[in-house]
Amino acid sequence: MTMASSKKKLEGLVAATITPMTENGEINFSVIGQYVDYLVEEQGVKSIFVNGTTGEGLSLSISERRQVAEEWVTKGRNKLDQVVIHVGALSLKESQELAKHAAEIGADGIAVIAPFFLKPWNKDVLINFLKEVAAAAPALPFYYYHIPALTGIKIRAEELLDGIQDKIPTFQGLKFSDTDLLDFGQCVDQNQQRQFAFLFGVDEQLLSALVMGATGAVGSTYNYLGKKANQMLEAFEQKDFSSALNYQFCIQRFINFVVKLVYYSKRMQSRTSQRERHIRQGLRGSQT
Ligand SMILES: CC(=O)N[C@@H]([C@@H](O)[C@H](O)[C@H](O)CO)[C@@H](O)CC(=O)C(=O)O
Repeated sequence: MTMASSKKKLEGLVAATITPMTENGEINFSVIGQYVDYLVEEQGVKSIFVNGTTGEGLSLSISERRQVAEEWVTKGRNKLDQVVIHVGALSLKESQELAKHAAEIGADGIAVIAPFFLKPWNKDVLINFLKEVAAAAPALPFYYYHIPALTGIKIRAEELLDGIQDKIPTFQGLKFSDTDLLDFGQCVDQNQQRQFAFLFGVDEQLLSALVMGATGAVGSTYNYLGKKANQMLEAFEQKDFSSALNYQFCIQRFINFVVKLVYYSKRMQSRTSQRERHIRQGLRGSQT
């Protein structure tokens, strides 16, 4: 593990990688090398977030998660700036095992979501869980992955961050996948003195988060719209806000298209299954 690389601040675009699969549902390790090259050369994206929501980390077995993490770290060596591994799990032991493994393979950081089945009922319970995971990889920067719509844990990030470094010395930043810009803004505002990374995770609203002080972004669309998003970051940096807005609108148009596609295909699916139910009921009726 290179301590120097793990100490530098995670910034800019971070692609939440898709886990490539074969038609049989096995992990297709053979394309990960090309994937790294594509991100760097075609998208200008040099950091990745592995086994998160986009990577379906929580649907993989522990052994698969370890292998996927290892492959990305190996293939990303000397090409990527940072490889952060999501190691959240319902079982503390599994999460610690993955954290330890991430350190062993030379990852640059780990991130953890809140356990979402038997849920932490307050901030202290959640912090204690995160602390135990972080302690399993004491040399790795630790990021809290806030994604309340999927975990169902509504503890505000701003509240969680209050005093977090006293409990988790390796705490280095927040991956904020929520649309509550009051909460996000207050995370930034209340931690101005600290060198935390504030990584926004709602790609369609990144420009608003940049205004609030986001230092970077983690998301699925940076896999293929990284170039556009980088142009937006550049325009924002140059204070060319009208160009930045044009880039954000362009990204929004794409995401909006996909959102509608998913919505309509779900409606079609539910109609299809309704029809199937009727047919099956009819068949059953005719058999009696
Ligand atoms: C719910 C979800 O998947 N959100 C994505 C976004 O990148 C999202 O796909 C994008 O904003 C489009 O809606 C990321 O926040 C998730 C992410 O970074 C991850 O895969 O860990």
